[in-house]
Amino acid sequence: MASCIVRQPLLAGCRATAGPRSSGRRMQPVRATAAPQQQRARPEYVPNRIDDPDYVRIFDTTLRDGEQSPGATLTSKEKLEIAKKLSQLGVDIIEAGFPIASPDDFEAVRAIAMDVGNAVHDDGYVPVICGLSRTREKDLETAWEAVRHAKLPRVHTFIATSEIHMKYKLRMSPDQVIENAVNAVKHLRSLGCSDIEFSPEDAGRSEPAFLYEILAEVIKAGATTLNIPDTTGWTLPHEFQSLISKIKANTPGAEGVIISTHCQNDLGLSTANSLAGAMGGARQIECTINGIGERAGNASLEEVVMAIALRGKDQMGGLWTGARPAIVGANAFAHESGIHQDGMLKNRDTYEIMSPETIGLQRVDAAGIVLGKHSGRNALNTRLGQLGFQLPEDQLNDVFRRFKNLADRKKNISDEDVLALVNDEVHQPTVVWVLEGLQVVCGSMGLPTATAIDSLVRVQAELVDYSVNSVTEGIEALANTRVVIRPAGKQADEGYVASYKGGRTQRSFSGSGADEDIVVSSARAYVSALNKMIGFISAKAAANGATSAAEASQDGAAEEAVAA
Ligand SMILES: CC(=O)SCCNC(=O)CCNC(=O)[C@H](O)C(C)(C)COP(=O)(O)OP(=O)(O)OC[C@H]1O[C@@H](n2cnc3c(N)ncnc32)[C@H](O)[C@@H]1OP(=O)(O)O
Ligand SMILES: CC(C)C(=O)C(=O)O
Ligand SMILES: [Mg+2]
Repeated sequence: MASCIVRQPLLAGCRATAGPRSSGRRMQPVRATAAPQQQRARPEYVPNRIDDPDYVRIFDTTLRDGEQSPGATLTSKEKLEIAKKLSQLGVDIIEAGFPIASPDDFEAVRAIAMDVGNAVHDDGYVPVICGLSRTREKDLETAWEAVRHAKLPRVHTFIATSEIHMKYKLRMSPDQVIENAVNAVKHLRSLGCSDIEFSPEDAGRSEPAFLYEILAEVIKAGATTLNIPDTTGWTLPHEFQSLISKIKANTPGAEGVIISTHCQNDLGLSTANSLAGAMGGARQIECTINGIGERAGNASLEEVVMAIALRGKDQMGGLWTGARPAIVGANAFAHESGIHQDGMLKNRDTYEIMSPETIGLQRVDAAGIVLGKHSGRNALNTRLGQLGFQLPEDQLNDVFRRFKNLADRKKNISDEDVLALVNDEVHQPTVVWVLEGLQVVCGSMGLPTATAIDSLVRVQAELVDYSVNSVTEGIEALANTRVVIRPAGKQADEGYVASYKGGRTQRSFSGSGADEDIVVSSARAYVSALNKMIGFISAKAAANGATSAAEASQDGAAEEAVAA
């Protein structure tokens, strides 16, 4: 993706008036006819103030909202690389992730804060590094811990303010929502965070009077940026512009903070709405590279920046940019983020302003849930229920922890993965077989390793998934292999569960192994998965009074050994 970033290092925030077009460091002509550049220095960074009234901060959320687009999961290493490119581009703020979401996301934000957040450019510019957080204390503390080593750390906290979100998703009264928001901002202040962004989620569908009230309270508590999200992409440009100007006019204290926009693209209006917001007085725009983001995406950084740079003096009305695959795009009705999935499960109107059925589409899973790195317990538990499992809370928490670890490494979590996770939890491995050593002779003749193991342990398994990750770097890198298998041959009928997609899904079992040698790590992973499968089949056989698979497997091997 980094190669998609515009090659010219072209921006450093933008100015909303034309004339000396755009601002800041290393601005290049963007088209052949461009007027000669007159460089204007980037204003000094002060969280709640911009000394140049024309300057619009660019807040890039490719690594947070962008990553929420289904299948877009990035590893911490990839995030760090992209953050370096964003810093080269000169974006003012990098929202690096949602640190409570997973151990790897915490690590990504921390690494970006320590590296990119301390790499000061020759002209003194260094990007602000931001982490997202719910209003819960543990989230806030985790986010602060992740960003605090940056030169300019920021925490972005949010809570929903629309009636539908408060009633169905949060199950909180408006007063409780205000209390949560204020406490969150105060808590961040008490931790030492002085650059605090607050978002009233779903502001586009919230009562304006309630917005003025909650925003005034968070300003008093110490918020420095107020971001106004059009979370479901509902508003039209003139409505969004009017909302921003009314917030500026009616919120006590608004003159002392920065107002920001965050526009989703469900109706293809995210860029137009962001520009309208800037015309209404917003001085920060949240956007992503190529407009990637939750469902149909966000405002595209390239479009926003170039529109402001080229058309800043004009009225900008009628700039309707619909490049994102809104409505018909594959992700338009898919939800990968835990908080969205939780909302969808409680009430579908929380995150969808139209249903796929409206345009003649049908989806298998009523709530459009795609499991991945950003999913939460409620979504996982629902999928487990669809697959026929009801786990007690402690087991669910354990499966969830291992699910997050797996999702940090794997983009799409399939039903087989979920089944393997739950089977690993419910059917603790019996140590039937241990891999003591392995000798591999390469060539086109002879038995491959897995087949050799199968014939030794006398059970048949079918490989469902196989993945290898390099855990460390260099020629002595440790390979971490993960396999998922399911019973085959005589045992193929074992362990079917009803599937919510209709038909049946067979149970699967996972195993992992690490070694410097990829073949050895694969064999270890395979044996570990086999042990779980044999353990499960044995438990079933014991319940039916038959010879356990473990005994059968070991008897088989004994015969094999004698024969040998
Ligand atoms: C509009 C946006 O883009 S918001 C950002 C969305 N992004 C994500 O959700 C990606 C990362 N999310 C995750 O990894 C997980 O959802 C986590 C770790 C944050 C939370 O996981 P879990 O604790 O298992 O909760 P789950 O996701 O199932 O449900 C969300 C819970 O948070 C609550 N919640 C949602 N928003 C907020 C908020 N701003 N402040 C406090 N609580 C909130 C919901 O009401 C729900 O509570 P409940 O479980 O008591 O009903
Ligand atoms: C967290 C908030 C800003 C968000 O992404 C949204 O409301 O779309
Ligand atoms: Mg968003």
